Amino acid sequence: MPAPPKFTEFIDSHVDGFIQRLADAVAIPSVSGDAQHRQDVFKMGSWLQGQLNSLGVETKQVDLGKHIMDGQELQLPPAILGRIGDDPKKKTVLVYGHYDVQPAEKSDGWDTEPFKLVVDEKTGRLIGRGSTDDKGPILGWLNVLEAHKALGLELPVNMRFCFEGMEESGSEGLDDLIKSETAKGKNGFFGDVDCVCISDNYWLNTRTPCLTYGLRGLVYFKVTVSGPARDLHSGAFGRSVHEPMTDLVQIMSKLVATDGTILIPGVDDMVSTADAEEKKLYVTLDYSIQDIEEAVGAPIALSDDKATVLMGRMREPSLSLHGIEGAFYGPGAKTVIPASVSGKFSIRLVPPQTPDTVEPLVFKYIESEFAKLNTKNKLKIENLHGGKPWIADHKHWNYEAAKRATEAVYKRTPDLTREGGSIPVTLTFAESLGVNVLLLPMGRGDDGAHSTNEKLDKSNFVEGTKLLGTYLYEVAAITA
Ligand SMILES: C[C@H](N)C(=O)N[C@@H](Cc1c[nH]cn1)C(=O)O
Ligand SMILES: [Zn+2]
Ligand SMILES: [Zn+2]
Repeated sequence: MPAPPKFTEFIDSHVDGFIQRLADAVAIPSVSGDAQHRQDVFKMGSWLQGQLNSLGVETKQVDLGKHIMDGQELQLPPAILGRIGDDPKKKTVLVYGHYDVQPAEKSDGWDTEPFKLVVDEKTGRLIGRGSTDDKGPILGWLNVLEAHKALGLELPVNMRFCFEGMEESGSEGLDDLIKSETAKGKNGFFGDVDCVCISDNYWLNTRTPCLTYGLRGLVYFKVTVSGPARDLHSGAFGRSVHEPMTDLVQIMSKLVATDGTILIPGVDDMVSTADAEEKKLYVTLDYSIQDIEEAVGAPIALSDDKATVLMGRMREPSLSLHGIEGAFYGPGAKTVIPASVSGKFSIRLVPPQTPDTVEPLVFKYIESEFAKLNTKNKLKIENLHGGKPWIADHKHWNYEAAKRATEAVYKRTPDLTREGGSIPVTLTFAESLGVNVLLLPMGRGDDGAHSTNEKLDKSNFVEGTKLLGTYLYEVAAITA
């Protein structure tokens, strides 16, 4: 059953307030990967908890302990748990999201200040860090709650909320919380959950809503090469000592080929080759090479064949080089030999790969290649964090409810996709709770999550809010 008309009418008539709340959320630079912003992540969690409380949700903050990041011991941001509704006749839907964001500096190439939401009336874009990943979708749930509270409407389901502040940094601590709560059985916080809905990914393109039934896993490495006791003058010591940067660049150049082939022996071989039957799944998706070129802003797709490009994103592992910590960057022409440099790269995993099965291959290969350099510098390899890949049963009633909601709001049948990104906790929810997990995206494939000028289209924020609310009504209808 579609949501009551007064719900969707309320959404349409309160857009300015919703956008202001999003601006307030974006203004808090809750960057979990930067120790200097840790207090901002806590501030964002408290802000979100206050919003939930004001909308009738009973909440609690759960301390997840401490962790070491970049050599510092830091308090992990709390999980924010919430509950509204305890009607045994209703299904209970768990909503997950994350209130932390990726780093962003104006100097990265943003046209506007990343933590000041800009409403571009010409394009209808809401531009700011976290607008689509993941503050927009979280606030979409707040909009749904606000509409029901203001209209005196009873929610069609019971709801549970689990929001974390470390998703962009590996979701440290959350697995343990979920497992400890599920160990309490029916008395645990998640004890009565019937299904999970996560809105933390994106459409494939700019026009086709989708339901996502798979995520790639991830394992993130830091490779440090060090030698000198301090940075050196390259005039005084160039070609006199082994240089860490020279060694590191050699190693990083041997991890992945230009065509995306992973050069670490055994990694690609863990994954079966798609047969003709499976390839049809990708051919039928509403996607084109033009879509990816528009999303990335350049004609650099690895192939002209859309199925190949989609399989590369959805069902093949990938290795990406992210950066070199300690290397000189910025204006000027510093002639330094850095004493220690750390290369960072990650591998996206697909079944049957896991962080534990891939890590030994990475260590063995890098150590072997480093030995071949015959350098006197030192090597250190660290696995910073990871998560397993996840695939769901998209024939479950949870997906049927989302399909009907999409047809009610967007007047078209959603595509079924697998996401190339990762949400580490997804498999934990599926395995620990033993329930179906649905990814129901709000934003578009060109939103630029993690990138400069990240945006969420106003129409996707508004219609996506209606979608989230309508999904709840469809869950109630299907399971009545
Ligand atoms: C897909 C989701 N919105 C997201 O961006 N997830 C991150 C997760 C992550 C893990 N370590 C660092 N980031 C991603 O897929 O990069
Ligand atoms: Zn996200
Ligand atoms: Zn993200």
